[in-house]
Amino acid sequence: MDRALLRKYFIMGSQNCEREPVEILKEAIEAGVTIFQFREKGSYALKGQAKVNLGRQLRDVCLTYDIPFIINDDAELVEILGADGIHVGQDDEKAEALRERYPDKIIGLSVSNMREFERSPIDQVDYVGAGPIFGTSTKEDAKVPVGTAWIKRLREELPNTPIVGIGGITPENAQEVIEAGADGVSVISAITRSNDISKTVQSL
Ligand SMILES: Cc1ncc(COP(=O)(O)OP(=O)(O)O)c(N)n1
Ligand SMILES: Cc1nc(C(=O)O)sc1CCOP(=O)(O)O
Ligand SMILES: [Mg+2]
Repeated sequence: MDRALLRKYFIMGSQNCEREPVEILKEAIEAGVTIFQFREKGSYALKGQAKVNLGRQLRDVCLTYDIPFIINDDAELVEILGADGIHVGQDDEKAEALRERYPDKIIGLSVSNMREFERSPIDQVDYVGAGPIFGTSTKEDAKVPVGTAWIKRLREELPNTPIVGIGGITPENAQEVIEAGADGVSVISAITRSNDISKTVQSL
């Protein structure tokens, strides 16, 4: 994939939003977000048809603005919405199976430490998500923060693979993540909780 697409990676679901998700996504894209992941997950997430309906609205926004629309975890929803790709973690559907099913879609895989790295089919995925870099309360089952040292290490191991940092990233610390070797930063709360999305995205 074009690694420039990872530069400002926005992730969100209705559980992260205090106002209309469609409006938040539009503002974020207009301010410069380069790729979007629909992550409807956790105790307050929508389920069933309500999840599909929101996903369809968010997909249409991405189509209008011509940025990739990625689904978190849910391969069935990728089919239903005709998404551009899927992001999975170590305990989700296997990347090899997804690659067989979707030869041309974007596939992202989370890799948080050397043990996970050693068992990951990096050659089957388009990019790696590395985190949590900093402390985060957004993900209910987040691991212990790994710091930017993990980005440096991954970059040494994978000089040519697109890498995006995730977890506790803000306009204040994003540069550190890029300087460590990431191609981009993924954020949820920095944008969904911002009082000025345009300024936040531009600062990122
Ligand atoms: C870009 C990006 N990186 C990492 C993750 C985390 O994926 P995972 O470990 O599967 O955790 P959940 O997001 O499914 O809770 C991600 N979603 N996106
Ligand atoms: C979805 C997710 N995955 C993580 C990982 O470490 O793999 S951390 C995380 C939450 C990121 O939210 P925020 O930008 O609000 O910290
Ligand atoms: Mg997952």
